[in-house]
Amino acid sequence: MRTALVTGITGQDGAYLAALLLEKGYRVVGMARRSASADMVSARLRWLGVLDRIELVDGDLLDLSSLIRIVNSVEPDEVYNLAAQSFVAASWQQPLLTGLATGIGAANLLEAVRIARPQARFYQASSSEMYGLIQEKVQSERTPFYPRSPYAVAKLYAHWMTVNYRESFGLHASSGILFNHESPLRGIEFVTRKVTDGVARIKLGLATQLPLGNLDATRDWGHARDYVEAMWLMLQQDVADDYVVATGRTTSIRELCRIAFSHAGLNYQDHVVTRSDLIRPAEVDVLLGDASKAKAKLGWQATTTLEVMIAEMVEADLARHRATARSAIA
Ligand SMILES: Nc1nc2c(ncn2[C@@H]2O[C@H](COP(=O)(O)OP(=O)(O)O[C@H]3O[C@H](CO)[C@@H](O)[C@H](O)[C@@H]3O)[C@@H](O)[C@H]2O)c(=O)[nH]1
Repeated sequence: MRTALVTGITGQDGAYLAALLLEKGYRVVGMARRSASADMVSARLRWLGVLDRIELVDGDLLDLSSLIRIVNSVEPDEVYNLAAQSFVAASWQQPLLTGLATGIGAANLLEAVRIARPQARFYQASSSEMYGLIQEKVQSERTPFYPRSPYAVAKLYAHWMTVNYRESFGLHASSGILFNHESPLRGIEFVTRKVTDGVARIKLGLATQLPLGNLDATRDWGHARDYVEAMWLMLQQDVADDYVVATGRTTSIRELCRIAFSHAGLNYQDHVVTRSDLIRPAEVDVLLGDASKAKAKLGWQATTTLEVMIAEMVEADLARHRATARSAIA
């Protein structure tokens, strides 16, 4: 039985990756920070029905000695670094914390692996945000980076540290440059989930308006369930490498709103309002990925369309709000 250590296990990607690895027969050990609200933290794992089948260990990417101890005792074959301060907008409010968690945190974990388990295969969650002010219309592994937020700068550091540890120390360290990926487990602060939750609340008469920021930015959105498969495939290769993971289609926030509201029989123009305080200090206007390397080498491609994913998210949010209303009445 192979063992996987997953940081960020309580997040969207951690939950889907745990489900995939369990299905493949792995022992899954998830690292999570200690929290007083442990119930909330494990909600995603419970939603996917995997909470009872994984082991959880307390640890923090900022605490190198805890990482070394965890890697030593878990003896993982594969390490997936999914933990980060991952909300771009918050990174302007907490640039240094973001740098520590998202940047130095990855370096700490690389160090722990190098010291305690150099034979383990390592996955780093890199991000399409690193392309920022895009240098090519379609972004591939060869496109130069131009980060536009403290978050993206931190991710870029972690990305190059991963490449460097591969080249310097021969670690089997791969980096997935993942474009935006969503699901019903997406945090409410991200735009897709904010929109699908807003649609559900408006549909059920719990709200009338949805305030948003820039509607003209476009993103290449895929489904998290598809994307964790690409992470796993990267670690099954003989040679570690970096891969873009994307759908190859880009859609504006405005069009996303149209799709989500019309799924519930609503017109987004009647409900969406723009608010200047939700506009970012520097925006990433367009992201569009070329995942042909992942297709050629990993045999991976995105399978869920934006429409299908948004429908799944709206339905999940409708069900969630209906259940909350029922339990309030009971
Ligand atoms: N969150 C949010 N975004 C809004 C809003 N209104 C407009 N947007 C726009 O919607 C776009 C997407 O924002 P997010 O969903 O917050 O995601 P992101 O900034 O693209 O970052 C996500 O994807 C990255 C991969 O490219 C990830 O690395 C990152 O962690 C995160 O998951 C941005 O252009 C943002 O300005 C709003 O009210 N809230």
